[in-house]
Amino acid sequence: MAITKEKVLSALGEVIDPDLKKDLVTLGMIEDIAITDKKVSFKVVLTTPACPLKEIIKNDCLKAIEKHLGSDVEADIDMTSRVTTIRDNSPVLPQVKNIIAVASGKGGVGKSTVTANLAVALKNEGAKVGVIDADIFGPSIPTMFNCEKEQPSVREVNGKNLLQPLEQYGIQLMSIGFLAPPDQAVVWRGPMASSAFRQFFTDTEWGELDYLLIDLPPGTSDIHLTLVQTVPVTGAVIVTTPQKVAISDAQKGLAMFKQPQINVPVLGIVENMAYFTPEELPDNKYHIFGEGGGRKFAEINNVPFIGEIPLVMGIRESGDSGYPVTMKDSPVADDFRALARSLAQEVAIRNAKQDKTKIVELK
Ligand SMILES: Nc1ncnc2c1ncn2[C@@H]1O[C@H](COP(=O)(O)OP(=O)(O)OP(=O)(O)O)[C@@H](O)[C@H]1O
Repeated sequence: MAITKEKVLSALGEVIDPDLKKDLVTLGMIEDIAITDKKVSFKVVLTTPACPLKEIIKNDCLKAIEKHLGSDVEADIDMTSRVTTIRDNSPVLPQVKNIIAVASGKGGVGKSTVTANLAVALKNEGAKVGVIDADIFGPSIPTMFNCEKEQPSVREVNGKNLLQPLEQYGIQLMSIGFLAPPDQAVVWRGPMASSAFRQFFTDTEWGELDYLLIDLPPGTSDIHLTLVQTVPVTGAVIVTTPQKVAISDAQKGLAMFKQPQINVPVLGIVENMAYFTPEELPDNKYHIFGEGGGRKFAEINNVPFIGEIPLVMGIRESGDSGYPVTMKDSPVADDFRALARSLAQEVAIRNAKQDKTKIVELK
C-alpha cells in the first residue's frame, strides 16, 4: 500500500508533546513531509532549540512511523525549532521573542553569573540571545564577558541615533556599565538610571533575538517598574542561595513580581551555590549553606524549580577572567546546560498556555 501524506500525519497525530500535552500535528509541529517510495522525510519544529525532550520526541516519531507504516519504511526526521513568542504587534523590540528578567532578593547570590552562563548555554543550543545588564549598583556583565573597556557605537537610523549592542561570544550585550568609565564610580540616581535603562529598549538596535535576558539589580527598585512599563516581560527567573536569609529575601522578590503593578509570571527558581564541590572530586558534595532550600521555596510558592548550580571555584575564576565557565566542557557547564533547557521549556509552556490559536489546555 502506498504511503500518503495523510497516513504520515495520522501516524504522527499519535505522538504527544509531553510538555504541551497535545499531539504534534495539532500543535502544527510537522512540516515539509516528503515521500519517496519507502522513505518518509519531515521536519519536527520544536518550540525551542534547547528542548530537553528532543530525543524523546524523535524516538516517539520513529516508533509511530514504524507502527503505522511498517518497519520497512525509513524515516528521515529533521529536528528543528522555531522559538515561540506571545508578543503581538508591540512597537518596542518586535523582533525580540522572549524577554526574561533574572532577579534576586539579595545581592551577591550569583544572579549575574547565572545570567551570563544561561546566555552562553542558550546560545550553544542554537538560540539567538541578548543580555541587558541593568544592575545599577554593580554592573558585572562587562567583566564576565571581557568587554569592560568597550563602548557601544551609535548609528543613525531614520534620523534617530540608535545604540548598537556589543557582540561577544555570539551574544548581544548592553550594560549600564558601558555608559560610564569602569574606573569611575557613578552614582545612578533613580530617574537617571531608569532613563538610561529605558534607552536599552527604545533606542537600541537589537537584532532578532529568541531570548533577551535582563540582569536586574538585587531586591526591588525603580528599574523593575521601568522594565514592566517599557516592555512586555515573558517571565522572571529568581536566583537564590539555599540559606534561610537568602530565601526570605527571595520571597520578597517573588512577592514583588506578583504585585498587580508588576504582574510578571515567575518562570522558575534557580538555587545557586547549592552545594560545594571540589573540581577534582566532583562526586563529593558539601551542603555548606543547607540543603534543598531553593526547591522547598519553589514548592511552597507553587512555582517551577528549574535547577541548581554548585559552588565551584572555576565558576568564579571564569567569571572574573571574562570567559563564562559554560564556554568550556565541564560538569558545571552541563549543569548550566540543563538549567538553560529547563528555562526554555518553561518559556515554551508559558507561551503555549497563552497562545489562543493552539487551544492548548494545560494545567
Ligand atoms: N556557583 C558559584 N560558584 C562559585 N562562585 C560563584 C558562583 N556563583 C557566583 N559566584 C561568584 O560570586 C560572586 C558574586 O556573583 P554575581 O556577581 O554573579 O552575583 P550577583 O547576585 O549578580 O551580585 P550583585 O548583587 O552584585 O548583582 C562573583 O565573584 C561570582 O564569580
